[in-house]
Amino acid sequence: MASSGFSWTLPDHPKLPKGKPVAVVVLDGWGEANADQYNCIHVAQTPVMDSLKNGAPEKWRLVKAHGTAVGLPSDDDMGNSEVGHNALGAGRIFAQGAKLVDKALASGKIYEGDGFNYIKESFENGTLHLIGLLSDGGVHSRLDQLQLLLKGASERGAKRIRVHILTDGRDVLDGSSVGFVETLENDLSQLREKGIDAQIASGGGRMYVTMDRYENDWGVVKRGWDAQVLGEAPYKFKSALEAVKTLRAEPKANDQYLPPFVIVDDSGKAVGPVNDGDAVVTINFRADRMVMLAKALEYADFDKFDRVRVPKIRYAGMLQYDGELMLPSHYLVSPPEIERTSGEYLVKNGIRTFACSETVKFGHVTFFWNGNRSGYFDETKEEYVEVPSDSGITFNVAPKMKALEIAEKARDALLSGKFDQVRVNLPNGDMVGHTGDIEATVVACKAADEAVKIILDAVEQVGGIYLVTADHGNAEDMVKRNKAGKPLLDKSGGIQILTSHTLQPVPVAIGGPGLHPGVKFRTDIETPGLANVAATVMNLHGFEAPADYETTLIEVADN
Ligand SMILES: O=C(O)[C@H](O)COP(=O)(O)O
Ligand SMILES: [Mn+2]
Ligand SMILES: [Mn+2]
Repeated sequence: MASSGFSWTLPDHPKLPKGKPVAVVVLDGWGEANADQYNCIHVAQTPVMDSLKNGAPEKWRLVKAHGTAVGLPSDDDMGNSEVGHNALGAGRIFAQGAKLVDKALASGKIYEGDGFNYIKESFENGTLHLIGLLSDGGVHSRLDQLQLLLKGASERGAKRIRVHILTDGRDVLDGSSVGFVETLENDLSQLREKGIDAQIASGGGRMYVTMDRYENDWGVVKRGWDAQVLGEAPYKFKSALEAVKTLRAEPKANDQYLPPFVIVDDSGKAVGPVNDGDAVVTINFRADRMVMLAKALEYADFDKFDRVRVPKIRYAGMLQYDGELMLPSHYLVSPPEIERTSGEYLVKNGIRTFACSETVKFGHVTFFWNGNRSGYFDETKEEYVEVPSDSGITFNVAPKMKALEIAEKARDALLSGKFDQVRVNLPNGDMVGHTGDIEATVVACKAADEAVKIILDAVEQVGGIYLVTADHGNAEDMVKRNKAGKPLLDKSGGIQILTSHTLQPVPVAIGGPGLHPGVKFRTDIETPGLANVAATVMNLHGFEAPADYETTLIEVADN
């Protein structure tokens, strides 16, 4: 912040001491919901989380983790890791990518910016390729935004358009890919009626093609590159609808894991490889699962896989995905400017920080927590540790994931005396919840609870403080419900499994021997959300939060 008189120095909290180690535990995908058989947290044995809830009513509460409370367009939007960790770390609510893209499309400003003008240069002689997640999940992308962009780009001179789809089934129901492809095909045929050569060119399931994250498995991105850029894939079809329907019929195939395919013409030639002179837009607004492809598309020096052919293209992201790396350098909509995060303040006020998760959530407690910024603020005071995730598996086959290892790293960091804040993300409830496997999700929740125990025991040993929370719901509700809350059945009478996040609130629990005995949750904040946690954590470290942060959740009684 450039305004005069600005200082990074945080005022001392009038009542709370400094010097107590604080453990901040984020249970990914751990919401609060009615107790029934589809609530895996309820079904699982979770004695530690239960004791936090039932043991100290003034030190356990719920906060909002979805919708406008985390900067999403409406309260119908479920929470997600990006917006959840942004809010937890930044202590304020920023209009998020989904909302910023909506606004830029509605006002038409998206077409006036540098990013669009840059790709537009290719419209005369080249093809416009749009690559991204095809669903209305609103977590990484949204179908209606793609539809508007298709319309807007074609009205502004794009003559040849190729869409490279990634089917979802993770932020939306499995099987919904068919309907989304039909909708898109319909839009593209309307464009064709107007003389625009517009087609779907390739596709694949998001978890198997393109949308890996935090460099867990570059093979995923390579499969996408081969189909999208080179026009090569193991499956070839005349239409995307046929592709999705046929590939879904394979045993065990689902939307998340469809194999890569390309669409071919009558002579068997791929209809949409990327060539010199083309423009490419990655239509996802969320960063984590687009950064790897962005690197492959943008970097001249790239050694993560053999790209075989590197076309000279104009590439823009829907947003800039990494502000520190300035990646990509061209983008259609400016990302939220999340500055002065709690992590940066605390490090600048001497708080030595340790952050840890396994690969699939590592960037959540670092990159997202720090306002979509990679790297350290001060490497002399911070240590970020990544426990390697399993790769190439769906997490229902190993639902304990690396919870134990993460907890042990956190324990060791606390016991070492080298850190003032030890922050972790425990991925189990979320990553296994997304598989839709209820039994495995129960095992996952138990494992996460056991990990919390290890960390809280260490907090006990060092006389510290803990704050346990979550970024959004997932494992607490595994079934699609009607408005009355009753499970919805499919045509064959089975329940419709919910693989996505939920709209549920999440718990915040505080405690530990280092917690001042007078600390309790305030009852005067009307609808607190995840953004209230940052000020709370700053207080637990003995500081007042900056004035523009969402207010703290705690007060300190004098006795
Ligand atoms: O990317 C994913 O895995 C899902 O779309 C969202 O899950 P997350 O927000 O918990 O990462
Ligand atoms: Mn999450
Ligand atoms: Mn998730």
